Amino acid sequence: MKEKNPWYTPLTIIITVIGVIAIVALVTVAVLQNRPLLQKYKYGIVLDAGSSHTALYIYQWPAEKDNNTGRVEQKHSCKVTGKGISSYAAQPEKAGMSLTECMQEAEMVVPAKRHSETPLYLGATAGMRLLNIENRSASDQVFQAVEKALQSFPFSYQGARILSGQEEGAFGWVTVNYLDDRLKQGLETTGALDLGGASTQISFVSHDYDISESPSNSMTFRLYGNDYNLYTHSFLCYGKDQVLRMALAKQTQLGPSTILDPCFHPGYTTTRNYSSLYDSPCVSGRRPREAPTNFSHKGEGNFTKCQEVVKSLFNTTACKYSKCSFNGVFQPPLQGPFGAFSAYYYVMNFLNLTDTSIHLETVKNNLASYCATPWNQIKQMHLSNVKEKYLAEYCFSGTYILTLLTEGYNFTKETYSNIKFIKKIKGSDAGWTLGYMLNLTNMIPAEAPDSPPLPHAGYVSIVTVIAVLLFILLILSLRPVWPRCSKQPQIV
Ligand SMILES: Nc1ncnc2c1ncn2[C@@H]1O[C@H](COP(=O)(O)OP(=O)(O)OP(=O)(O)O)[C@@H](O)[C@H]1O
Repeated sequence: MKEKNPWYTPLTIIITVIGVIAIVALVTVAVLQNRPLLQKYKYGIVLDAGSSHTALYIYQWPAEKDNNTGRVEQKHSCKVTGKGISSYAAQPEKAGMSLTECMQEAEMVVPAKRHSETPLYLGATAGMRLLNIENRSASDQVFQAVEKALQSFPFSYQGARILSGQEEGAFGWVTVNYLDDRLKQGLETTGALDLGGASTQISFVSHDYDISESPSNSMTFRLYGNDYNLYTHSFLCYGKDQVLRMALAKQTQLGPSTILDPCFHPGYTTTRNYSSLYDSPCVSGRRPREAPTNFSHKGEGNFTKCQEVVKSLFNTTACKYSKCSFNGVFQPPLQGPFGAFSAYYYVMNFLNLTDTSIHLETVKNNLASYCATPWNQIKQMHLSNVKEKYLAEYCFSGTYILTLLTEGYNFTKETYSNIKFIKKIKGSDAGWTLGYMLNLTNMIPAEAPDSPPLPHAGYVSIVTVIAVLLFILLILSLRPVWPRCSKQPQIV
């Protein structure tokens, strides 16, 4: 004789099956509905037409999230061969042609079906600022050639223009803080230090900054619901190439035929041409009246003397404000951490001096012994993997960087460690281009976007738990119809 299981009644079996199907259906719908879609991207292209070279950056972001919530990241970069577009003043059409290779690369990287909707921008910085000062019509012609070349590609061309120094500084700051997620989260921001070939920028938020003291250094933003009052300044001619010209001009103002330069290694010697040295608005006014065609440039390798030469390029006496950096430029007290990029990084990385926790005096001593190293030895060690021009200039550039930071911007041995030398943040280059594109595409909203209260996984778990609970409740509510278990075994 078998005992009949009271649960094996048609009603409970039907309820169980329906309940299980309902739970599976509910969870499946929740998972499918909230499953991240197969990623589709949108793209934006920015050309950074710098004084020393042009670089192309391609950015991408999830297509369904261009409404301010998706993360924009750098997908690709391309370094244009040759010099910056301002060097083509005498043959402007070549400025346009120089961009062809990188633009063709962009055509391959951005999927064809996205070409026509991909915005393409070109921003020119200090090299074109200088050309514009020196020769307006040449600068216009370079832009015409560049525009013509860019319009021939299938992207949505949005124009080419010269960025002001203030914009360059501010967009660099936006890039750094966007990539670090500081803007969205409303965290304390990082200041931006950018060293280019022809200009240098400093940008930071200082709570002690009274805008009325120097309104031209202020930029205000409302980003993700937070207000920022940014201090920013760009020093034209204080990029590392132009400042080297100024240092050489200082040492050749009497028109000698030989100079012994403390900023170059002992044993270094080259012949330089007076006309090409003084061919820049940064130094043209100081050209010696009587000078030979060339001069012999010899290295001495003396850091202390080099620092004196560099210091002489900063005027730190005249200041009509409560506080100045140099050349009579207002600067509020430094505040917070700083990210130093472009040539700051290239130079300090080569010199192995990116660790700012090392005492500033030790950093200077290390640089001093590098500068004193004979040129032959330096070439033997590095010439196989570093351009000779860069190699010859690292002693000068390192000295300039330390002098600019300490004597120019007033970093002290205590605050020096607030600086971090950076190249990339989360895979994207630090520089003004990303901030520029985010601004022009309105990708950073003034107010914080609404975000779903729960992440996807949390949402699915809650739905599952609730479904199971409901099912148990349903079973319990059917208690009256549950088959009773009698103590007497049923006889089948
Ligand atoms: N590996 C390197 N080592 C040393 N110097 C470098 C290296 N790569 C680039 N540079 C130099 O660093 C400087 C800054 O380069 P960057 O491309 O940031 O400036 P840029 O955009 O041309 O200048 P600007 O912003 O003033 O117009 C330039 O003088 C460039 O020649």
